[in-house]
Amino acid sequence: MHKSFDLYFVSSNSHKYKEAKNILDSFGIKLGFLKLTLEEIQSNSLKEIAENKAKDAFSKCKKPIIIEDDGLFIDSLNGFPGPYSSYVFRTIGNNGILKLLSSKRNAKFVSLITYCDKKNLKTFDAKLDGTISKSQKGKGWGYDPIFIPKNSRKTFAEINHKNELSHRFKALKKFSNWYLHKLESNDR
Ligand SMILES: O=P(O)(O)OP(=O)(O)OP(=O)(O)OC[C@H]1O[C@@H](n2cnc3c(O)ncnc32)[C@H](O)[C@@H]1O
Repeated sequence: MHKSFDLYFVSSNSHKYKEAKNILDSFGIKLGFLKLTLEEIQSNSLKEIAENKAKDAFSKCKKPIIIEDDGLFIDSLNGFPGPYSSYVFRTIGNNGILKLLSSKRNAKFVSLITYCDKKNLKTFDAKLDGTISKSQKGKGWGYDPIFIPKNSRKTFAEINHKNELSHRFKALKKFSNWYLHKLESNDR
């Protein structure tokens, strides 16, 4: 029989789940996984996309859930691929991005975690500044081989402490502060 959880991560991307699970484990929160492709509206607002995804996830799962919506924003491309990061990764990929860039390589990773249950819809966001490398380095998923976090010389794919500093870690830390407080006040 499947183990049941108080909180589920709903996503089509198991890399995101694995990282979120490790991070939340470190805050004492157990996280289940529901692998689903969610409705993703087209919008320039990550918050609107995330909240829409969360409502869709809750209506399918009927249990408290979180979803995550991310974007890689490259300064010299006016924030591209931003809300279109998933589509751009699937189409032109990391090599396509590298071909678009010249000397200015500043970028940021943004993560939005949205929690949804019967009563609450709440979003927590965080960003991590960095730069885009000149070539792909290290073995990692998504944009990890080309994203160098601030104060590092290595890409996300080359470092082993990504989960202690990533955009995902920062957004999940905000979420867990709120969530643990909510659980405590429900117990009172
Ligand atoms: O089903 P969902 O949860 O929506 O999964 P997704 O892979 O479509 O997820 P997003 O839209 O949130 O992600 C946008 C893109 O950014 C990439 N991405 C997000 N976080 C990343 C990370 O920590 N490292 C590397 N790439 C990342 C990811 O591969 C996607 O192509």
